[in-house]
Amino acid sequence: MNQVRIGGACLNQTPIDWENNIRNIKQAIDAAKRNQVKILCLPELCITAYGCQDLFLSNWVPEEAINQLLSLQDYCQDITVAVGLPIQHQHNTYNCTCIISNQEIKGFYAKQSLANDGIHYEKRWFSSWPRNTVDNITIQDKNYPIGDLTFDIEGLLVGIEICEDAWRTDRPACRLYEKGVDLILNPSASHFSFEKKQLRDELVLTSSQNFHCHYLYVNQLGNESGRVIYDGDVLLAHEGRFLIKNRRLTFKPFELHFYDIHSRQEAKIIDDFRTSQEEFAQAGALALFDYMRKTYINGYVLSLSGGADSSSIAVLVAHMVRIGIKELGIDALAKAIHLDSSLLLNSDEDQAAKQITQQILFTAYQGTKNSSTQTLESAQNLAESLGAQFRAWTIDESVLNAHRIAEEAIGRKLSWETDDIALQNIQARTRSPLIWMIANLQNKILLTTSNRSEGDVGYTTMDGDTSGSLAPIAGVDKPFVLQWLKYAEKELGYTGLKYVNQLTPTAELRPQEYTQTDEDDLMPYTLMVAIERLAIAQRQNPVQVFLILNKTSSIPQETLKSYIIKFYRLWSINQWKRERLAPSFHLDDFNVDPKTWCRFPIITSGFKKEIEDLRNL
Ligand SMILES: Nc1ncnc2c1ncn2[C@@H]1O[C@H](COP(=O)(O)OP(=O)(O)OC[C@H]2O[C@@H]([n+]3cccc(C(=O)O)c3)[C@H](O)[C@@H]2O)[C@@H](O)[C@H]1O
Ligand SMILES: Nc1ncnc2c1ncn2[C@@H]1O[C@H](COP(=O)(O)OP(=O)(O)OP(=O)(O)O)[C@@H](O)[C@H]1O
Ligand SMILES: NC(=O)CC[C@H](N)C(=O)O
Repeated sequence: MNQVRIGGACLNQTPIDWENNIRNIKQAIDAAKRNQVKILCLPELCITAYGCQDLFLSNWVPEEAINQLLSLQDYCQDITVAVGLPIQHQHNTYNCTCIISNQEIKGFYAKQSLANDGIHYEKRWFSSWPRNTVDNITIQDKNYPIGDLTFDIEGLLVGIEICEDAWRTDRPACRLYEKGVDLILNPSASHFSFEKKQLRDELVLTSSQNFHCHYLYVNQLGNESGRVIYDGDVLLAHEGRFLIKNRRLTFKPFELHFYDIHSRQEAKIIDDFRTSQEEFAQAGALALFDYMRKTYINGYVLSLSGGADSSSIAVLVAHMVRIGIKELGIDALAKAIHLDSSLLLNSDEDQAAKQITQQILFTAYQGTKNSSTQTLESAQNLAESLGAQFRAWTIDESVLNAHRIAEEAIGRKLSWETDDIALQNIQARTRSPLIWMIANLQNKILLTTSNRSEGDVGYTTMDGDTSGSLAPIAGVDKPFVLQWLKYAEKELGYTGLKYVNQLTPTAELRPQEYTQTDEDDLMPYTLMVAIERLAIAQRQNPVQVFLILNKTSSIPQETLKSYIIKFYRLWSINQWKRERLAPSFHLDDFNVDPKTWCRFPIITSGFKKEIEDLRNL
């Protein structure tokens, strides 16, 4: 068997950023050529980026993608490159991988199974290619084969599956195996979610074993277009054994890995993130890094309460800087996020991290007479330990002014007994214009601290603490945030979290004599997470949720019922809020964001019959 050096490069692409995308592709090809790689696989739809959404419905995007493809042709001297782009053919658009071999286009493999579950909506944009079918396509007066193709490259018979193709039981690899392929390439755009890498690893290993071939899997990388993060896996396996396995979620714009197949070369395995907590730190930081550099903003602004949610976000931003320095170096990080690195004093990595954090993260504690000194100290200590800018002011005067005007308008006095929620909300809303103003003044993005549990039940003031244009933790539930903060203090060394980790989650919106806690207002968080998983992720109705939880829960039946009813009631009346939350990252295997994973009507019966059924059980 031929010894051939094959490689894969993950790429951090951006929708229709042709300059960036082609630069990354060319740099990956250059690196591959420098290392005598003979076959290079690049991720799915890497010319346009995967997440172009309805731009794929236009004519001009596929047309421009062809122009860009042709500009790459001459670049592929002495190398074969698999490069992804949309192709229009006979009034349909296909998700294709083009094989360019030594400056010649050999043909286009077209995806057969489209990803249409969870956060994927490929059927809106693409047609699936019928299996065992090949056609001809004319591009600038030249004919090329398109469809269910295999390719002879470097003495190897090479087949392709594009991402979702491989996640089905009846998959192209079954037929490629019958054809006796030596190598299957899988260009992918497989989104990040916690511990999903195990599925991918398993897929690649079993594919190489079941189809007796070398299986090369190459994923897209980074926060490509705002919400979805790609892991950037490069995986090569043979006969159920990894030959290449990289560390995912790099901050680099591309990363090449290669291996000489049919050689006795040692496998190239790099240690990767193991737990969801490790993954959250890296994926969250990378998502914020890409968001910042791709939107050209000056950084982030955060209303820092010293509580769990806002503190976790402050740490993520600081962590972004710390990892950025580790992976790219001080100068390259500063350049990537458009900072003038000459402003950084000669300093070691820790000091540089603080100086950069100081430039890009502005935090403010906005106290009221209901705030405690513990939260103020917690916020201040954390901000200082991270190097972030920190200011503290009070908003009581503005809140009182609002009270006075409202009392006059409705012709009566306000009181906590009669006006509890309105009096809470005005505090959260009074913080919003001030912190937005800082964001405007500094051209920074206001981060909103909504988490998924709040999103479930609308436990948040719209246009108050929901204010902001990016919600970094809205994809995770509150217990996860609380656990992660402990991990970040102990394992990542963010010792400034000591105070945060001692506090009980509270909105601090009622006068202190009312002692408010989130769990008293709602229900125990762990129970809420269990109900959420069954009701939303597993789509069970109230009775079904009760029957499952009642088997293991020690909560009295009537109390359990009342919590389940509360959850469904709050879930249904708060869809409008979820529709209005800032964009967030997809992190867990499901989310409650109506734009990606979870579509739900704004007006419903509110589960009237289903709740009645539970009451009568
Ligand atoms: N279906 C629908 N479609 C469109 N709009 C709808 C609507 N239903 C109500 N509304 C509107 O929504 C308003 C109610 O929403 P909103 O004003 O946000 O307020 P609301 O949801 O009534 O109350 C906010 C809740 O969040 C809690 N909170 C607030 C702030 C911070 C924290 C914390 O944990 O730190 C907790 C607070 O304790 C309270 O339980 C109504 O006055 C009405 O105008
Ligand atoms: N005193 C405050 N100063 C600045 N921002 C505040 C203050 N109180 C609340 N906020 C803002 O409102 C958001 C919502 O409060 P919430 O209580 O849900 O979160 P948290 O305080 O970060 O965490 P926890 O719920 O664990 O206390 C905060 O994350 C913060 O952005
Ligand atoms: N791009 C795709 O086809 C992605 C689908 C696949 N199920 C994944 O999430 O990895």
